[in-house]
Amino acid sequence: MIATRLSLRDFRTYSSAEVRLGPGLTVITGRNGAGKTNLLEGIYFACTARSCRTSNEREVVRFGAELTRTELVCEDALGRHEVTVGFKPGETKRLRADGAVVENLVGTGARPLVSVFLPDRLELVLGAPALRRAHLDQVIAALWPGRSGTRRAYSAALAQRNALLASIRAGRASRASLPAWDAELARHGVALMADRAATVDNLRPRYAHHAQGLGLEGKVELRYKPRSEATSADELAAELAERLESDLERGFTGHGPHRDDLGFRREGRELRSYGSRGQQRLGLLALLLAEREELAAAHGAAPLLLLDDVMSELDATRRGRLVDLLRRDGQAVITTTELDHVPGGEEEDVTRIEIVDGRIETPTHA
Ligand SMILES: Nc1ncnc2c1ncn2[C@@H]1O[C@H](COP(=O)(O)OP(=O)(O)OP(=O)(O)O)[C@@H](O)[C@H]1O
Repeated sequence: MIATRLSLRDFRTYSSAEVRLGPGLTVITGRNGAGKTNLLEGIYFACTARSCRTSNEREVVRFGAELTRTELVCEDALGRHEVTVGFKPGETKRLRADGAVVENLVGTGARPLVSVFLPDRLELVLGAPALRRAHLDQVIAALWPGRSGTRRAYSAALAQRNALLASIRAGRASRASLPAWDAELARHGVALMADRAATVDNLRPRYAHHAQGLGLEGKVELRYKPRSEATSADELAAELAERLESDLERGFTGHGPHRDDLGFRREGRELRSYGSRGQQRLGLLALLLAEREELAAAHGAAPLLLLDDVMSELDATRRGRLVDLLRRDGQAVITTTELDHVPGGEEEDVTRIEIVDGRIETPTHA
């Protein structure tokens, strides 16, 4: 599935804009503040009806406008598809896929999956484990939509157990009902751990391959770091029971997959603590590329990759390697202040979009 044409109406800086995307690599250039990220966000919003930049979605509506509208035309072996999103803050979004009103755009088959890299996504490597867990669980949901319920079921059981711990502490409940909740939590917990382990196992060789291809030197490893070593629900329930006194002291459950982490290692050390900024960026890119490949294998089509300002902090060799990779397969859109930062960006197979004075000046066909 390829996204071919995007129309934006009152989206961020754009009162009205139309761009054509290439089937391979599209490069968006413009000076700082020109509206490059706005355009990338527009593509994401048109595909998902969500912003990749903010949870306060009213920000995407152009200053002074009441509502925004995006339209995305895509093509696959079955022909032409069209998805539209209408958004007026405070009201339910109006979504259409191939003319039919839909509640969400996931699973409509009318738009590509999207994977996005914004500079603040480096937090995935640098930030708290919760970010990495949430990301891993999103990958699981994208790979196996049927399994996304496991995480929700685990979170619900955890909230119940924590509420019960608080009641026991306050003397309002007895310990008698805890084993039943521990069993429930452990059942969903081992299922969640199994999904996470299987996903990281699948990603690991792809990650190492891409990290090496991008020039992240040395032995690199993507590691699932489960908090528990249990291999069955009974074992996890036993671990929970062992820690009951400290849980009661703290007032919450301190053990289980809600404390898991994902490690990005290079030469046996965490990139988060010992990697340079460029190496951390390469690690994250390798992960996104590995996920894209895994999703392509699972769904038969690679997600559309959106990369914002990814070239800064990469040296010329690594920029070249990244661009080679992006030109080889799948559809990708990248932003940069200078076309010179994209080696090969002048080539015929690369589509170029230039933003000058807030206007999209040179939408070119691939
Ligand atoms: N809802 C909105 N309506 C109008 N303008 C907006 C809106 N939201 C943001 N902007 C403007 O968009 C501009 C920033 O655009 P954008 O982030 O796309 O720049 P950029 O080209 O990616 O820049 P850089 O290279 O510095 O990252 C700012 O001038 C900001 O004021």
